[in-house]
Amino acid sequence: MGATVAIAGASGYAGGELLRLLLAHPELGVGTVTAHSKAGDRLIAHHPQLIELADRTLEPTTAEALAGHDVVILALPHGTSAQVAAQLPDDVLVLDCGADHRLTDAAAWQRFYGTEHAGSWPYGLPELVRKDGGKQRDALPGAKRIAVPGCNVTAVTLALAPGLAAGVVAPDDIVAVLACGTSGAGKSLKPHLLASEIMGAASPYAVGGVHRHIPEIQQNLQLASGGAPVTLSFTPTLVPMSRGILATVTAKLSGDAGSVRAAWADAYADEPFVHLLPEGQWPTTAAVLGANTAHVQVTVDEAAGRVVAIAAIDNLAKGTAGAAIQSANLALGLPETLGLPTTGVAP
Ligand SMILES: NC(=O)C1=CN([C@@H]2O[C@H](COP(=O)(O)OP(=O)(O)OC[C@H]3O[C@@H](n4cnc5c(N)ncnc54)[C@H](OP(=O)(O)O)[C@@H]3O)[C@@H](O)[C@H]2O)C=CC1
Ligand SMILES: CC(=O)N[C@@H](CCC(=O)OP(=O)(O)O)C(=O)O
Repeated sequence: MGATVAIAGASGYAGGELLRLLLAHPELGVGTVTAHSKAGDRLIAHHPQLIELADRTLEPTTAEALAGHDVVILALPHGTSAQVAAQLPDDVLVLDCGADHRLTDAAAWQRFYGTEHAGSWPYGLPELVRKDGGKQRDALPGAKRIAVPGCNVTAVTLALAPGLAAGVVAPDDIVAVLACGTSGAGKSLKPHLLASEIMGAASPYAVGGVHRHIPEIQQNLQLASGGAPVTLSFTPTLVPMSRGILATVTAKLSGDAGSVRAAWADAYADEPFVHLLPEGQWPTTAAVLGANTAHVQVTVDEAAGRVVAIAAIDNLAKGTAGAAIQSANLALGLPETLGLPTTGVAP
């Protein structure tokens, strides 16, 4: 086994998924697992799926408990992860699944999160395509700090970025609507997540330009469009499934409708985890469950003059834990795909 990985926030959903994926990784081993209110409990009491870790106990989340590992992955609430990260040595690879280090614009952070900005780290979405043809993965080899993207952000970004980079869609009128599963909201008790509220209902939330993922999506799409300002309307809807995100993104066609599909095909031709589906086949969340895979499709709505791009991901896999491990592979100089599943578990 190559490197050892400590997981902070191991009792939560992202922590559990990180551990599931690490158990199948040939070069990364599971080190200390920490929690907060559940510290002292057996890990398996909160993650019965992790039978191979049945002997592990959750430790309190302290810098001391996280010391002595090659890699630390923080699956903690916003704010907490920045506090913990600040106590970790510079030579340890730290990946933050929370939002604290994703935004480069401190004013945008202040506006959407209302706290002091902790600063920005290299952003862990390797497939994010730039206008100049480069990709975000170029920033990751050798990095010691990586900000793992928000799950909704990954879905919307992967859906539309190729069109902006190729100039076949305009950046000034982007509309993204998204269906997402309940595990995206974390494991802590919240009244709107009670089974009786969720079952049989689709419930929009953070409507009207207030979702905190808006500046992060804009940051990514602006990179793809070569710096042009991005205008985005974003509306998520909670649907009764535990995992999965389906993002439908539309933008004005700018240029030749005939060159739209090629923009996506070129951007994702060599990507191991992002797949443009055969024409006429649409992404579904079931097809990517448990996999570090994004399925994407694109078409032109000629009558509306708009491009329609759809992406499906598993919020806990490609949306968080898989993304973290993919970026860790790159940072450590391992093959990018090592240990990561690409096949979903549908139906
Ligand atoms: N769920 C998802 O799909 C995604 C999550 N993320 C991000 O990943 C991070 C973890 O999310 P998720 O696993 O869903 O959340 P959960 O609520 O499921 O888990 C949160 C974890 O953080 C611990 N924790 C809570 N408060 C504190 C504290 N004050 N100090 C130390 N540890 C604390 C909890 O410990 P305990 O249980 O012991 O109290 C638990 O282990 C968040 O930043 C989230 O935004 C990012 C993308 C997608
Ligand atoms: C269903 C649900 O509530 N989903 C969450 C996704 C959280 C996420 O992606 O994580 P970060 O908070 O780390 O950005 C939301 O939309 O806020």
